[in-house]
Amino acid sequence: MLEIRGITKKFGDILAVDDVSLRIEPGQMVGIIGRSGAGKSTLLRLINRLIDPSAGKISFCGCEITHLRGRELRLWRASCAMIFQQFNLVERMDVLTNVLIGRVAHQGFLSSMVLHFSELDRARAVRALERVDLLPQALQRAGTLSGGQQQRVAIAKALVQNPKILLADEPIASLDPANAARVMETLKAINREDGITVLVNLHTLDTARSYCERIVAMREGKVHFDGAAEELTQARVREIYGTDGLEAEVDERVTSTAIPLSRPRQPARTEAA
Ligand SMILES: Nc1ncnc2c1ncn2[C@@H]1O[C@H](COP(=O)(O)OP(=O)(O)OP(=O)(O)O)[C@@H](O)[C@H]1O
Repeated sequence: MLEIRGITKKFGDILAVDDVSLRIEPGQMVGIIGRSGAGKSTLLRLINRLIDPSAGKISFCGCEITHLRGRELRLWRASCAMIFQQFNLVERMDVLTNVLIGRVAHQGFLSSMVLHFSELDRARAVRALERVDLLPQALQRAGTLSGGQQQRVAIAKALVQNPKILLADEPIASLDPANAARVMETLKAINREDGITVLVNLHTLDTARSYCERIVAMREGKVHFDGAAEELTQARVREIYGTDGLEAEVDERVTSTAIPLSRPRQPARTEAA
């Protein structure tokens, strides 16, 4: 189980995540929603330890991860693989090599420097590409694929890390509806079939409702709602997204298909404070 206790992150004066506590059971698919700037992305980056908390603790299966360093930290990051809106692939490299890069955390320093991978790693990468229906594209340059295909390559790259948790930071924000649905179905299949816990930041509420059994809504850095999708009434939605002139819009958006409630993201940021 992933347990987050009183986690807080400040960037200078900005309180991005404010005393958040959550328990995520193994195998859950959790949609994280909220307005732009609510702290969704910061929360995922804290879990993955791309950034360090200002206060609070995170543990996984009883192991405290907030103080991990060196190889242990690399292995933790591999076991909670992260995918981003902008795919984070090396576009000039072929698809198979991009997927193999997911194995780097498990390798020795020298092998990873020269991108030397074992037969076993290659077999893993091939299986992961089969899983996301992209084996025929294995030798194609990643940059020549569609956005949806690139995101599925990123999912395959995450899978070869052998993750226990998959963190997806607005994975469909830059995709058209058909590609977005394919990516969400792929995440759902991995969650159901492999039992991998999935935490996904989404900027459309109905996507969260369709694919996630549990929804965590953030507002101003805090958890404002945590429950089953069916419990998320329109009144709660209005609270989550605020009522500053958005009521009519929100009512309409709750029943619509793909209208963003927070802005599409820029590429992953690095720590600034
Ligand atoms: N590296 C950083 N340096 C300074 N401030 C940051 C940094 N990362 C996030 N913030 C701030 O922290 C707050 C929460 O940002 P975060 O990206 O987590 O929100 P979000 O809910 O993911 O928003 P969006 O849906 O727009 O991506 C915002 O006010 C943001 O400007």
